[in-house]
Amino acid sequence: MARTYKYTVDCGFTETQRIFYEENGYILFKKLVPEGDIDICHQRFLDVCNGKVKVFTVMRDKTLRDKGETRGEYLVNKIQELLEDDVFYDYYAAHPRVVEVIKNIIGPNVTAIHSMLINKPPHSNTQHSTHPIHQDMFYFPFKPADKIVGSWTAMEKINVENGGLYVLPGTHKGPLFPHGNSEDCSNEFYHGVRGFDHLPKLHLTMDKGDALFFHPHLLHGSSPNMSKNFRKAISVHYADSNCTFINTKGTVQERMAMDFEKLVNEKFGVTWDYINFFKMKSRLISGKPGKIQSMDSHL
Ligand SMILES: O=C(O)CCC(=O)C(=O)O
Ligand SMILES: [Fe+2]
Repeated sequence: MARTYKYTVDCGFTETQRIFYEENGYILFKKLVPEGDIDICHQRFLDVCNGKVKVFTVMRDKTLRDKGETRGEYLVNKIQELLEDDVFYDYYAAHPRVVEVIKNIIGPNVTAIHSMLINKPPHSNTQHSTHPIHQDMFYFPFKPADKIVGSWTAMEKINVENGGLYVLPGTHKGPLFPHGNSEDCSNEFYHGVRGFDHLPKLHLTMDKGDALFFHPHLLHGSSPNMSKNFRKAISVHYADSNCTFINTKGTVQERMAMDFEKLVNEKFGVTWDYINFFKMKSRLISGKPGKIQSMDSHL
């Protein structure tokens, strides 16, 4: 009987690669992004840390700040909304080698919907640099999940000691679970699931330029940085441009969407709809624009 594929399209993957992603919910490519391109992104990150370049979201590790740390790269633990920045766009989000893999998973019409660079400075507080087990889909108000994929690329050597990523293979086949704040993690913006600690974690060891691609239902997280070095990774999530927005009301995502809107209101004094926030920050990468671009596509 012919095999049916649910999570990939018939494009450039070999059958072995396709089956691997279908069964495990992730695929890792060694040395996908050339080191020189990673170096350009690293320099851009330093420029953001030093205030030379602006991106919309810059988060600092408050536990390091409380210890008196003031140096940018030693303090900034995450920057987001990188897609408006031409350097991050050209050298990572729209990188032909990254986009080629994305198209093999979700097809030719690709919109980048979320972007971040996560830095774990040395001497980070264990609880603050842990990312609890979660599913990225929790944050995304679109469907279908099978037409969304995350990319996560190591900007330096990454392993379990310095805060590397782990995955729970095959869990992408499950539903989206409720998430909440986690005891393992003191970062209020990171949500996690409970009840999966008994499942085996696969800790990934990655070199600079190695890229992981994963389904948004795949359970994953990252360990604390216990090393004396930095741990940096750049990540962009992509959706088929014909994904549609969902109404989060009554779903496990409702609370998170409401918390976001409350936070933005408190911090910036503006009223923002969670879905409009995604529309504002997404950017077409390849192929035709679709429903995700249209202002009246939701609800
Ligand atoms: O970089 C990390 O520590 C976690 C990143 C993550 O969960 C993601 O990119 O979805
Ligand atoms: Fe994640």
